[in-house]
Amino acid sequence: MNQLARTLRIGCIQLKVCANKTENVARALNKIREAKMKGAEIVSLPECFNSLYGTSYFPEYAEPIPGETTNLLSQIAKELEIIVIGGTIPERDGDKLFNTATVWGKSGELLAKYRKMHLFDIDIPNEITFKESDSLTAGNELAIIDVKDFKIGLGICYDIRFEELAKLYRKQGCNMLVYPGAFNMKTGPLHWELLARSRANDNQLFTALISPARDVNASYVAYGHSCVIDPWGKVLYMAESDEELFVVDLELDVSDKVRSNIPIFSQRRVDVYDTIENK
Ligand SMILES: O=C(O)CCC(=O)C(=O)O
Repeated sequence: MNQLARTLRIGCIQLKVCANKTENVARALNKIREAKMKGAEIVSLPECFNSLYGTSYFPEYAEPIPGETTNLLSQIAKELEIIVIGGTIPERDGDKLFNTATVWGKSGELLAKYRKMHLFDIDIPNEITFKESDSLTAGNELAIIDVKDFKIGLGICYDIRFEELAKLYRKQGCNMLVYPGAFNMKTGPLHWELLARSRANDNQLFTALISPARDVNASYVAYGHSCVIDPWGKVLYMAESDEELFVVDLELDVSDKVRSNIPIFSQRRVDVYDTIENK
């Protein structure tokens, strides 16, 4: 067994995002450089890292993939020989818009593209109403990348609420999930850590959630608290709300251990679940 392939240093960039796309992208590239200097082998940006977050902004900021933003992600991945999970950007494809994550390999090649599958449509009267489906179309495909011995599945923000998606990734052999996300000041304190730890614990894999930094003057105020959780559900690192770049070392032995110590996957009573569900 190649022990080195079973460890991975991930860099998480809780990026400050403003209205200026060029500035956002330049800032992100600088932070990717810093992550490389800290020894990160893979790095992730947050959801909507090049644009303001809001349904009215998506058409204004949207661009095709490949396009101006993702070309720069591809270039920096190649230059630094680092894997870049390009957070998400509003993507334009024909007359449709998507909330899309891309992953760039060490030769600048596109390793994966994931379009948010569950659109963020919620209505908590007098607190927060958001309807991504006003301007976005949902994706229908999984996206998995192989990095050393890590098999990483991608989701985006609201997707983390759907255990079915995480379980599908686990069934495909994933031992890590990465969700660029931007929870808000209502649901963030309530559910962000809970969901991150739940997905990790349910599926006995690492989860990483990467948020933009909090900007209290923005129309949508992100919660921050980017984090990495281990397969026991333990928080390895959780940021506060300001801009921050952090790296975390992951060891696959941890996921093997929890999977063998608490073997819930071989103990699932699908025979019973299926019988009851199909009654
Ligand atoms: O699920 C939530 O509470 C927040 C989701 C969200 O902000 C998003 O999907 O962008």
